[in-house]
Amino acid sequence: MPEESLLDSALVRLDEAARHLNVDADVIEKLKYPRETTKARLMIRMDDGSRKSFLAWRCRYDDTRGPTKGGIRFHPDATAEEVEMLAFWMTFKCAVMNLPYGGGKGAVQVDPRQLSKAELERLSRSYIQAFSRIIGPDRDIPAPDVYTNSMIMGWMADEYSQIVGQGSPAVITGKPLALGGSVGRGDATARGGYYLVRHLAEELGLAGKLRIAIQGFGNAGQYIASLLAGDGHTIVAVSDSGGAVHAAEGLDLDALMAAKNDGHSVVHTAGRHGHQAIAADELVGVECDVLVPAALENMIHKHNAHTVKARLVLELANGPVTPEADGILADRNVVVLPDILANAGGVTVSYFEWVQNKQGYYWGLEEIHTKLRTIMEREGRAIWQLSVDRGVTPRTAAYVHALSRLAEAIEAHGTQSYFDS
Ligand SMILES: NC(=O)C1=CN([C@@H]2O[C@H](COP(=O)(O)OP(=O)(O)OC[C@H]3O[C@@H](n4cnc5c(N)ncnc54)[C@H](OP(=O)(O)O)[C@@H]3O)[C@@H](O)[C@H]2O)C=CC1
Ligand SMILES: O=C(O)CCC(=O)C(=O)O
Repeated sequence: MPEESLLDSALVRLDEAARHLNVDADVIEKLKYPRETTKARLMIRMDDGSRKSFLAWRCRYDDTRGPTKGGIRFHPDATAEEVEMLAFWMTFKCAVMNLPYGGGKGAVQVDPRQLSKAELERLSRSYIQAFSRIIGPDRDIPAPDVYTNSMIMGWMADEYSQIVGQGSPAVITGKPLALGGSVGRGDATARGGYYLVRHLAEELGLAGKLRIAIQGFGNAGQYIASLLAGDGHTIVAVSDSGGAVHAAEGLDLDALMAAKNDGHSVVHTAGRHGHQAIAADELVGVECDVLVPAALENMIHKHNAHTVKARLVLELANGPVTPEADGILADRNVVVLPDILANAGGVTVSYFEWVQNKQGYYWGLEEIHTKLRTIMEREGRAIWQLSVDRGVTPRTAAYVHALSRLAEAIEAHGTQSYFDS
C-alpha cells in the first residue's frame, strides 16, 4: 500500500470540514489537487568560481478566488510535496480571511546560512528568472517565509522588474519600505495572532499574567515574544534550530535578541540571565499557559502531544500540529487556534501592501494595525462562534468557514470555466 503523502495528511482537514458542510463533490474534487506545480533547477556561480545547482518549485494550488498568494521558503529539507501542502494551506488561509486570493507557495532546497550575501542574491534572482512566467501581480504573488526576508523580496522584485521592463512592485510582498513595502508587514504574522488571542481571551479562559513558551525564534517567534512581553506576560521558554532555553521566572528578551542578532542560537544565553538550557523537544512540555509553535511543520506529534501543559496552542507556524496530535490535544481540552487563522496576519498585511502598490497611495502604521485587527477579530469571532455552534474544534470550524467561501466561488464560476482547466 502506498505511503500517505504530505498533502494527503493535510487533506484530512478538508475531509473533516466537508462532513460538516453540504458541498458538491465537484468542489472537493477541485480542492484535492494543486492546479500546477513547476520545478526548476537553479544554477548559480559561487564566490569561488564554481557552479552549484539547487532544486526549486512554485506551486499555484488554487486560483478560484483570485491570484495565488504565498511565501517562498529557503530550506535544505524543502520538497515538492511540502510546497504543495503549504500552498493548500494558503488557499484555505486566504479564504478564511476573505482575501481576494487563491493559494500558492514556493521553495528552494538550500541552506541559505551556508551562502554568502552575494551568492544569496544570485540565487534569489535566479529563482525569479526561472519562475517569471508563472508569477505576476495578477497571477501569483510571492512573499517571505522561512529563511527568506525583505532583503530577498527586494532583490526578487528588482529582478522581475528587469525582466518585464518596468517597475512592478505588486508582484511580490514583504519588500523593503524603500521598494514599495508596507509599514507593519514585519511583525504582521505575530501581531495577527496577538490580536486574535487578546480578542478571544475571555472565551479562552485567559486572564492575568500568562506564561508563554515559543518554539522558533525568527520573524514570527521574536515578534510574538515582544508583543506578549509588552503586555506584561512572561516568556518562560524559547527554542531555535540550535536548542532551547528555559527560565520559570522569565527569560531576558534583550539577551535573546542580542544573541540572534549576533548570529548565535538562543542556547548561547544559557548559564547567564537565569537561563537554563533544555532539550529542544522539552519545550513542548514546559509548564506554561500558552504554547506558540513558530518554527516548522509536524513539531507537535503523537509522541509529544500528551506532554503539552499549555491551555492554548497558538499556531504561528504552518502545520505544527499533526492530525493525530490534534486528537490528543482535543481529548485533553487544550484549545488550538489553527494556523490558517492564527498566522494569517502576515498574508493580510501582504494584501494591504499589494493594494497600496496598485493604488500608488500608502497608509500609515495606525491604519494598517486597525485594518489588521478588524479582520482578525471579525474572522476569529466568526470561527469561534462556528466552533461553539457546531461543537467542533476551532480548526475544523476554520476549514468549514473557508470551504463555504471556496465552494461558493467554485460554483459561481460555472461548469465551463477556465478555472476548471
Ligand atoms: N514570515 C511570515 O510572514 C509567515 C510565516 N509563517 C510561518 O511561521 C513559521 C516561522 O516562519 P518565520 O518566523 O517567518 O521564519 P524564520 O526563518 O524567520 O524563523 C524560523 C525559526 O524557526 C527556527 N527553527 C528551525 N528549525 C527548528 C527546529 N527544529 N526547532 C526549533 N526551531 C527551529 C529557526 O531557528 P534558527 O534561528 O536557529 O535558524 C528560526 O528561529 C513557519 O512555519 C512559516 O511558514 C506563517 C505565516 C507568515
Ligand atoms: O504574505 C504572504 O503573502 C504569505 C505568507 C505565507 O507564506 C504564509 O502565510 O504562510
